[in-house]
Amino acid sequence: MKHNNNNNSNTIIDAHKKIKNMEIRGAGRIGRAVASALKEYSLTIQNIENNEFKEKMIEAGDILKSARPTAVSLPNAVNYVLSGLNTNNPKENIILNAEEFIKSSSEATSKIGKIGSNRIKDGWTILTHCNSEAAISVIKTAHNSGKNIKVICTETRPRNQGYLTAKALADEGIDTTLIVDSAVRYHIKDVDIVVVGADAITSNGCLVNKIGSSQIALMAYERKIPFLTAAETYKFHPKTIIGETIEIEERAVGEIHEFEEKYKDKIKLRNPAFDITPSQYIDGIITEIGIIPPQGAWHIIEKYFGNVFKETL
Ligand SMILES: O=C(COP(=O)(O)O)[C@H](O)[C@H](O)COP(=O)(O)O
Repeated sequence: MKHNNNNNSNTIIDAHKKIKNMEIRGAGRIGRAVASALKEYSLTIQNIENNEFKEKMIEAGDILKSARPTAVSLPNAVNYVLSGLNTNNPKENIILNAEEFIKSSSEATSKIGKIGSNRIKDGWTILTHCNSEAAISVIKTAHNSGKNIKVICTETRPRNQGYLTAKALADEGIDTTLIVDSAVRYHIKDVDIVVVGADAITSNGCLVNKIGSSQIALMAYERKIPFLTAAETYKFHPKTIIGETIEIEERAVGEIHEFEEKYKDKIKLRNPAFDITPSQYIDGIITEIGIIPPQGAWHIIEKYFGNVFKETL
């Protein structure tokens, strides 16, 4: 499918491209985008046997999964939708699963908002990093419930997603300050709680999120400020329970800096997009089913992704 121009496959190629170039970004949005692309693609496939339909859908799922390596919402959404292939009405069930995923993902974000906002007290200053729908939901819900809050957003170099967060919060009338990433320790004395999103949670309760999250967690730990991550249950990484590790995406170095010709071969650049925050620095994972301690991650994976054991052991 990768190399042909078949109209039917355009939906998948297009979604893959938009995720890869970050036109669609953020773990939740990526999950919903792939669910929607698979639904749309399945509708374009007509008059073929179930076996062939299955093959095409698996191929589409594999292409989507290859768009970005770190956010587990991507393979989790693909696998959830494609579980409809193992039924007597694969197309019908693919469509139902895709719609169900999209609806439950949106509902989870607002439930996380309600639950997480209970942790925020009137008068508090919240620090957030990058641009997370789930973390923003917590902040907006606290604000909408009448709490007088302030938010500090990190710029989140190199792609400046923090600016998106700052604009979204300022549009709500929230007192918002944007700072450069290296100013977190300078400002941490004013912060009461840190809330960030998640690209993946491992079975031992570590957080994989935007590069810089782990530095912030360390600073929060040093100041005894709670550090929470907002993560829908589909952000838990099922295969970490059987020992798989998570690939940290390295993006194009041109995102960081373009050197003059003279230095191109003299200065190396690295651009890892995510980092890992060890569980000991995390005070809680705000999910749609409640705030769990990082030690509870195993149970979430076992509850929601138990089939991983059956398939692999
Ligand atoms: O790290 C990022 C986005 O990284 P990128 O911009 O590289 O995709 C976000 O914190 C998580 O994806 C959670 O976001 P959400 O809560 O919206 O799922």
